Amino acid sequence: MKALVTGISGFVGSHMAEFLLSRNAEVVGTIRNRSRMNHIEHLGNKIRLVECELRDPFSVETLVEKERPDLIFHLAAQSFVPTSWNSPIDTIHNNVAGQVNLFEAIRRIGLNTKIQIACSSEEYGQVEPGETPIRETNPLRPLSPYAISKVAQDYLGYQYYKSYGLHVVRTITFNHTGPRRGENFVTSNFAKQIVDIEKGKKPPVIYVGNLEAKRDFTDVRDVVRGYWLALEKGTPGEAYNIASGTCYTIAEMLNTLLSFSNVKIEVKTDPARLRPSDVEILLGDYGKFREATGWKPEIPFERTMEDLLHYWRSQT
Ligand SMILES: C[C@H]1O[C@H](OP(=O)(O)OP(=O)(O)OC[C@H]2O[C@@H](n3cnc4c(=O)[nH]c(N)nc43)[C@H](O)[C@@H]2O)[C@@H](O)[C@@H](O)C1=O
Repeated sequence: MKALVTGISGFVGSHMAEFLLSRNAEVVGTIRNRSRMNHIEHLGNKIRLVECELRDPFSVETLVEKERPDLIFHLAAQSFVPTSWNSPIDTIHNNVAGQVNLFEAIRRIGLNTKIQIACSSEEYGQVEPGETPIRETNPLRPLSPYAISKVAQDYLGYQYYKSYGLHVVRTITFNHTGPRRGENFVTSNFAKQIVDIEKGKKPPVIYVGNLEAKRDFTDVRDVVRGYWLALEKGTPGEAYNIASGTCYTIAEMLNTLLSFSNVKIEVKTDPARLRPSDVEILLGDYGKFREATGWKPEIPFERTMEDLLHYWRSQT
């Protein structure tokens, strides 16, 4: 079984590679010439890396023709919401064109590859009272260029299944975190600030944005198991929420991190961290995915937060 992971050097990609190796799959991953390798260095020659620019159709077609994978986990994306306000076209182009190139290559070459696409709970955007926990049937009211790019990826998955019969499974993943989470994202950003304070690298002040937002966090190690199950047992063309079914305010998440540390801190709002519009609440119903695949989250939130702190403590 050959699995291709796009964005293998990223946060989720590196965990996906580890999971696939544990299932004895042959793992090939795409990287770009500017990709940082620190998340996958420990995997050495257990995985094979191919340089591929997903925005370039020729690069993608060459890759797919040569590798002919059985499975594709399409994880490469511009995934940081604030960046999408600074460079909306780049986010939309990167996320949408990359996926179209992948689909077109598979369609033209005529492969039966099963493809998981990484859609996002950001697509739901503005959620009205009474709509939580959110089901896949909820209206999409996206609130950022990033969310728009994910709506496009999601519906392209539907359309390529309907038009050409591509085996695309659309996973709509809610927030996820764990070791190696990029330091821009809130869980890692706060964990790293706490560790910097512990190490005496910065004064005991934590800078924050909107602490009122509510998010549903799943451990990345549970998420990648979900992606595998999505291709093993999911129905092509369908969309499935992957979530924990519980949500916390960002303030509660910060307090959980602090409960694993001895530092005494002051919290200061950094206006640069506030967004033009922020999704107020994301709380997912993963019943459809559980029904289809048997998946449920296994790693408790507290353990994820503790592991994340350990991760930052282990970094120099
Ligand atoms: C499902 C979805 O999940 C992620 O998107 P996100 O929810 O925007 O993730 P985040 O970690 O940047 O923010 C979470 C919340 O936390 C608030 N917040 C407060 N203070 C800070 C702060 O200081 N930094 C950041 N980054 N956020 C802050 C911020 O305003 C927001 O309400 C991505 O994986 C995305 O790819 C994806 O698909």
